[in-house]
Amino acid sequence: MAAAVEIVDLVKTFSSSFRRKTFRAVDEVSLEIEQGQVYGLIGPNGSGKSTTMKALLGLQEPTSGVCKVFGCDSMKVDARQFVGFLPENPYFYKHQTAEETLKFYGKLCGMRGKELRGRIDELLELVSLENARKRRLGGYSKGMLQRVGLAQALIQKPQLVVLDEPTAGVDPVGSRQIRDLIFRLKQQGTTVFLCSHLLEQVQEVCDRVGIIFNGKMVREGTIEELTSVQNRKEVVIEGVGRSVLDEIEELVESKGGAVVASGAPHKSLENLFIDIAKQVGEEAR
Ligand SMILES: Nc1ncnc2c1ncn2[C@@H]1O[C@H](COP(=O)(O)OP(=O)(O)OP(=O)(O)O)[C@@H](O)[C@H]1O
Repeated sequence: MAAAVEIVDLVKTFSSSFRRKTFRAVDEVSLEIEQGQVYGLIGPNGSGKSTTMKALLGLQEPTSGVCKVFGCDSMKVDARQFVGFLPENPYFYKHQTAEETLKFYGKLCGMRGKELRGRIDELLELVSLENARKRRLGGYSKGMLQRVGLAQALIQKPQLVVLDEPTAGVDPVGSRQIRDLIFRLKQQGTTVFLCSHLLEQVQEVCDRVGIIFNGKMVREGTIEELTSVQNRKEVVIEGVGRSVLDEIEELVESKGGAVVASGAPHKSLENLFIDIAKQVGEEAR
């Protein structure tokens, strides 16, 4: 079974107007996303997240390297039939309603009649906009607009959804709704590739994470691999005080308690990110 996403040694250079130099926005990035996984790409502003996504979507031609979607080269039109995309700043016709917007995108994807009407109802329910379906988008909040954007990205039931900052500018409640939507997509078996600055949410929702700085992938792995602190153990105990650390089992049992879990303690993804930012900053000096 082909991976949903395969990016191998992706390089994307842009020419800078300063002395006609070129610079690498993406510098030999490789990553793989298995079908059904939720993958988060995190990194500071300008680190190359959107450029990586655009190359994967065939919107920007790689300078070198290869991007594949379900085994199909991203630069081939065929690759796009499997993919839905929510750009960082989606543009909408503000005079249209949510229903009209989805109809417009559905028709662009070749959908018509009953099939399209059914899909629009399904999506408006999924993004909780049934009650606002007849309202013009000009009157929508940022969170509602992002949800219309998500519905638009899902119109032709893509197997892979690429979300560039799906919660940008959305308040905590709205971003929770978007997080829940991503969970629902995962339950349905859809592969999700997202980038976000909301690290707590990335930690909650993603199976794997890539951390990108200055166009380079500096760390990559499952949340468990990235956040577990090596060479340390923690013990979760019940019914006894925290000071009981040595000979824990006998001691806890002798006090009528029980060891209920043990393993590597974790630092938050946010702390990991900040540690790497400091490290990369020091190396750059
Ligand atoms: N079309 C372009 N022409 C020239 N430079 C570009 C172009 N697109 C992106 N860049 C530059 O490439 C670098 C990476 O940009 P990119 O948008 O991929 O970053 P990002 O990680 O998505 O940032 P953000 O978190 O702010 O969205 C930046 O320095 C940006 O200015």
